[in-house]
Amino acid sequence: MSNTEEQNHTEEQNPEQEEPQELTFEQIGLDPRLIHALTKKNIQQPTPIQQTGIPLILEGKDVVARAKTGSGKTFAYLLPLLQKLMLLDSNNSNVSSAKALAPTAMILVPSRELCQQVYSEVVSLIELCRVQLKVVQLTGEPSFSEMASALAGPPDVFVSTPACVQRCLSSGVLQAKGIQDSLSILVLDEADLLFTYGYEKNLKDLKTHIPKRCQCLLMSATSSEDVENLKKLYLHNPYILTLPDVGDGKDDIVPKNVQQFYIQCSERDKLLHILALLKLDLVQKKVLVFTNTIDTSFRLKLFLEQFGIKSAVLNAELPVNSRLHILEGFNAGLFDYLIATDDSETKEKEQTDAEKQAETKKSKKHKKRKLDSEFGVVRGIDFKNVYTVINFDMPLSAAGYVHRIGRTGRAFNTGQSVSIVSPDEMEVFEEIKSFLGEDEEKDLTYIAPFPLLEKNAVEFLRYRAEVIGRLI
Ligand SMILES: Nc1ncnc2c1ncn2[C@@H]1O[C@H](COP(=O)(O)OP(=O)(O)OP(=O)(O)O)[C@@H](O)[C@H]1O
Repeated sequence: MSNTEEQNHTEEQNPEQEEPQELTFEQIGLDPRLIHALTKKNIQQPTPIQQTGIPLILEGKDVVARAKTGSGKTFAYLLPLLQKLMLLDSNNSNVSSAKALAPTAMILVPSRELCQQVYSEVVSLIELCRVQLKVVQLTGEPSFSEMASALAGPPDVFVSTPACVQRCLSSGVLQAKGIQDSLSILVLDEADLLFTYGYEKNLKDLKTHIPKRCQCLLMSATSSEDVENLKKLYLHNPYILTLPDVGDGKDDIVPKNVQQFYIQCSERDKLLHILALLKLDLVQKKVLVFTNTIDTSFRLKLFLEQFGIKSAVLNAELPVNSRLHILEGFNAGLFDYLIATDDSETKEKEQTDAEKQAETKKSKKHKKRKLDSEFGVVRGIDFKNVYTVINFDMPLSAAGYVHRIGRTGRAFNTGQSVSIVSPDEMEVFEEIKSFLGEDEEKDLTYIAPFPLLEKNAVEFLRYRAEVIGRLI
């Protein structure tokens, strides 16, 4: 995959320009075992990105898939990847003595949560297909023996982060020659985030070991300079799949099946409004609430508890096992309200020198919190059956908004979002509205959450919310 070669055969495919196709998984050439597994998961019909992407990947093409949040990009690469491995496995069963030294397929993601999510999907598909494929995930800073045991075998599918793969390489557990000999498919998932998470050097180094014949797939909801750079670095004359609603100038557009609402209020009334929304069941469960800081998330959790509303928090400060446990519990429906701190944008935002200095001063004053750089709750995480997303704090950009509300209305489901906007957040809100464009702005509806409540009741609630808000 030479990055110096001209991309003169690059093919742009925009299914919007073609006749709408309603293909089945059979028609796009999926193995009956995988179709059976999907049926068990109650998945009958491929999404547009799957209809176009799967056949190309099965043919062995390098593909860049750019499709909106929740459009099914994970299965778009996982299904053909597993099908190819299943074929390889049956063809190579008699040559396994010349066992390769590295995984056959590698899926690189930016965060631990995504790693766990992709790993679980692969394991579940393999189990349902009843095929003998070994899949392993590895993130963080594993010890030598953890790396050695993970890569022993070696696995057919290795799900990891770029930093962790580099650690395996520099420790000698994973050898460059092994990758040269064995790696057939490389997936860069959530590609727009890989550089943001600080993996640029890892990815540049890793590229030198990737064999020319390796098929590379790049998945992203957003287009950016980073995605372009990664494409040039890894892919060879790729097919570029751009799904409807991902316009040229605009990175993401909200899925049509998400109804968007907003409330305008003072900062101090935010607690009151979220209380009304949740306590009066004005929004359908499950509910995912976004805050911009960890402190706000804990304050909000304590506040809601005072009114009998149980919730959990999810943030970069929690140990990785707790985070995964919380995600699993929420996805399994053990609780209905999750308050997630979205710091993806602060990560993305370049810090000025002044900001860096201020932060150093601040961290000297306060005990420094240990945050996990491999944490990420907004991009790519598939929160199951979330109906409502609430922006308790507004995101810092329009793209952040789209990624947040993309946690609902996934695949063929519907959902809604409620943004609670204070006067200080009006500027970003206006930016979001103009980003959405005239058509979508019309879909953004103002709601007054108390139309049915008597004025006295609102005043009473406001009073209680304020008192409790001050106490916590
Ligand atoms: N063909 C399908 N039919 C129904 N549900 C599907 C289908 N394909 C995927 N899904 C489900 O849709 C949800 C979203 O899929 P996925 O996480 O792959 O989206 P995505 O495009 O990667 O989103 P993001 O950009 O937010 O990462 C998942 O719960 C997945 O199981």
